[in-house]
Formats: sequence, structure tokens, C-alpha cells
Amino acid sequence: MTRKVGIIGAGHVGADVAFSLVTQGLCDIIVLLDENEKKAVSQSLELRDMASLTASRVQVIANDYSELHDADVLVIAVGPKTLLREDRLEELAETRAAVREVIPRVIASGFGGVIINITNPCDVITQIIQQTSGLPDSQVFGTGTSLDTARMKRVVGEFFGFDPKSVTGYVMGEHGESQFVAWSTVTLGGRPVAELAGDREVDWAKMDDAVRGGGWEILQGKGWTSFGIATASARLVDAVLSNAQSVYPVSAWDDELSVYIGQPAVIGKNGIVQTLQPELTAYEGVAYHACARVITAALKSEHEK
Ligand SMILES: NC(=O)c1ccc[n+]([C@@H]2O[C@H](COP(=O)([O-])OP(=O)(O)OC[C@H]3O[C@@H](n4cnc5c(N)ncnc54)[C@H](O)[C@@H]3O)[C@@H](O)[C@H]2O)c1
Repeated sequence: MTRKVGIIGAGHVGADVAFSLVTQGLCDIIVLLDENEKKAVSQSLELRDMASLTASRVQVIANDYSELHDADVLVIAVGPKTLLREDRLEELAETRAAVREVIPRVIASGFGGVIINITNPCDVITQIIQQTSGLPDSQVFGTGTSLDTARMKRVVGEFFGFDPKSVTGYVMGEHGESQFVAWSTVTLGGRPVAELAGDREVDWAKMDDAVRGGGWEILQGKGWTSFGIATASARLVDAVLSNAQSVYPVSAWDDELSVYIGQPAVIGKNGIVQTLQPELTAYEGVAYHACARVITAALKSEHEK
């Protein structure tokens, strides 16, 4: 079976998602689209230059919406004119216009696969994409707090001197300023971090800030972030294509709060199989609800436009 992936937005993030898929041979065909025709063609050409060097062959097609009709997965990575903003919510005015322009074209192509949204503000834009597309909410999800969770694993791993892969747990809520590390879910080799810290003085709030501010720190130095989110997105694409039934922290629909929000969810070939709300402490529960309010307020402001 041919595995076909569409990517809209051939900027830093979209191109790096494509690069990650090609180097790992995770699909057979990529359709790369951008309103900047030249950019999409150049990025595709460069990816095609890798064909004799990679283990498996990936065909790359540039800027043809009709090619999306039989794509299994579509990644949304369109962006605003400037990325240098500390609060991702500031992108909303520009990025909602972009997705409202591209999603009807996607649906007109006959696309019926799974949409994975990266574009910020991720939770808000994912909801706008779902509403605009008319696809079931299980078929549309956002990368949500997957990058923040990877950052948390790096920060905790480096602090305790462990490989970040040995850290489990989740950052939850908004992929933005109100996100929080659900410390009650964080373990190292199966042991809760608080227990492992023992008598050691740990500034948990400082670690939380390092996770939340990680993206802004990178943005200030290089102007964009892409390696982490591209790698996380490639894992999610693969989870759909391989019907992995794996758990990832993504922006999924919360039926109770009526909002897309970062939470652990099982991913399979049709998108979200089920969400797995961990048992949060009272403090974390309050933080989760606060995130939902931030996302809802942003959506409300968008409806008022
Ligand atoms: N969710 C996350 O964890 C995460 C992480 C990093 C970046 N991002 C977000 O990803 C998005 C992309 O970032 P980037 O660094 O690649 O930006 P970028 O400026 O490098 O690329 C964005 C691309 O989108 C294209 N585009 C804009 N409007 C379009 C439209 N209507 N149709 C087709 N193409 C369009 C632009 O031409 C540009 O090539 C931003 O919203 C950014 O904040 C999210």
C-alpha cells in the first residue's frame, strides 16, 4: 500500500517535516504545497536530490492540491509573516486566514484522511481546521504539547543526568503560555521524579519555566524552531500510517470542555482512537481548566471577527 502524505506550508517547519519523513523512509509520496510556488518547488527539488542517498525511495510532488485526494495524512504547517512573538496566540489573525483559505481547497480535492495541525496557536487553529473541514473531530488533531513534552524530557533528563528517553510523563494543556508540566505523571525509570529527587533541592517552577520558555529561547537565537517539532510530527505521521495505537500528547478534542487541548491520546490509522486523561492532582486539574479557558477565549475572539 502506498503511503501518501501532504504538507501545506513549505517553510522551516513543513520542509523539516518532509526532510524527517524522507530520511527515515516513513512514507512513499509527499505532496508539498505553499502559496510561494518557487519555495515549494525548490524545497521539493532539494528533497528529490536525496533520492540516491537514502535507504528508501520517497517521491516528492510540488504544489498540486488535486494530488491530496488520496493522501492518508495531511500536515498543516502554514505560518505568519513574522515568527518572532513570545505568545503564540499573536499569530492567530494571520494563521486563521491562511487555514480558512487552504482547508476548503483540501476538501475540494476529495481528501478524506487524517489532518495533523502544527500551525500556531496550535489548539485554536486545530479547532478552526476541524470546523472548516467538516471532518470528524477524531480525524483532526494538533501536535499540541508533543514538543513541550519532548522539551520537558530533555530538561528533566539533563537535570537528573538521565537519557531523556528514560523520562516518561506529559506536558498538558495549551501549546502556549498557560501550558503546565503534569509533574504527577513524570517518572524516571518508573520512579516518580519527586521521589527520585529525595533530599535534593529542586526548583520545579524553574524547570516548568525552562520547558515553557524553551521555544522562545530558540526563536531569539535562530529566528524559528523546527527540528523538534518536525521530528515529533514525523512520529505522529508514522503513528497514523502504521495504525500504531501509540500514546502521544497531542491537541485532541475534549468533549467535556468542548475544546481542542493538549492531552495524551491513542493514535491509529483514523486519527484519535481515544483520549487518556491521566489522574491529575487538584492543582494540575485547575491548570488544565485554566488552559481550556485561554483556548476558548481565543476562539471566542475569533468568532467575533
Ligand atoms: N506546534 C508547534 O509545536 C510548533 C513549533 C514550531 C513552529 N510552529 C508553527 O508552525 C508554523 C510554521 O512555522 P515556520 O517556521 O515553518 O514558518 P515559515 O515562515 O518558515 O513558513 C511558513 C510557510 O507557510 C506558507 N504559507 C502561509 N500562508 C499560506 C497559505 N495560505 N497557503 C499556503 N502556504 C502558506 C508561507 O509561504 C511559508 O512558506 C508557525 O505557525 C509556527 O508558529 C509550531
